[in-house]
Amino acid sequence: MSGRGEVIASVREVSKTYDGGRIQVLREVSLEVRAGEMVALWGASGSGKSTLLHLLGGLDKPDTGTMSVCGFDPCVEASRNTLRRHHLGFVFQLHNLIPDLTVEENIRVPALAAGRSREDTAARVRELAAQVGLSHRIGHRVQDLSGGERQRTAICRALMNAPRLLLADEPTGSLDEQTGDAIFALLKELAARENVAVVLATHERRFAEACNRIVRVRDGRLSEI
Ligand SMILES: Nc1ncnc2c1ncn2[C@@H]1O[C@H](COP(=O)(O)OP(=O)(O)OP(=O)(O)O)[C@@H](O)[C@H]1O
Repeated sequence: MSGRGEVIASVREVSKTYDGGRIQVLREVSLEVRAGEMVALWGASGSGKSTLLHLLGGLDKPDTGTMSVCGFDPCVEASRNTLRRHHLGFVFQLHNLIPDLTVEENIRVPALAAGRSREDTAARVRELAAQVGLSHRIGHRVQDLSGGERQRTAICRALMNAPRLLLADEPTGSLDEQTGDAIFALLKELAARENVAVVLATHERRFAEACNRIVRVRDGRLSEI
């Protein structure tokens, strides 16, 4: 179990361009994220927030610089697979759930990918669903749920394998203000309860201010505010 204060993710002098170098998104940025903290990446549309999350999650590679996430290098394929299966959770704006599977089945997907059985995971699935107020919907198909219920399901799925780092990309972006506030509060509460570090991309100041740290993303640079 990781104690508070341990470095969970470190990014050193990372640069990222697209389109053969024509679009420079990140310029030698560095960042450390510690256990249990919730860090907001706050910046305008197109500033590079998603790009940084994708690099941390091994969904894309930097041009230069180094990274360590939960002791693994996300740029190395074998490490990346271990990281994704066991140590990372993702919540995206458009939740990427499987619509014709039930809430329960969607929450269980990462556990099955990590080689665990249905029996082994049943209690955890129920516990997570209860924590987000979805016990009564657990057998319903995701396609029949509201946007807020879908995002609650996505949060449970992201936490299923008890990750050490949760990457959240505008997790409230597709929701109305009231539902967005409720989902953000839930994410914060669960992350604290499970001692998961969170890196959350947002362009909304009020969500950034509710995190432990705000890292501004602008002109390819990061600055702590
Ligand atoms: N695969 C890609 N190919 C080319 N350009 C890209 C690619 N991905 C992102 N970009 C560009 O990189 C820049 C940063 O994009 P990114 O998605 O990281 O920004 P963001 O801060 O997350 O924006 P938003 O808040 O709108 O999601 C943008 O100009 C975007 O168009």
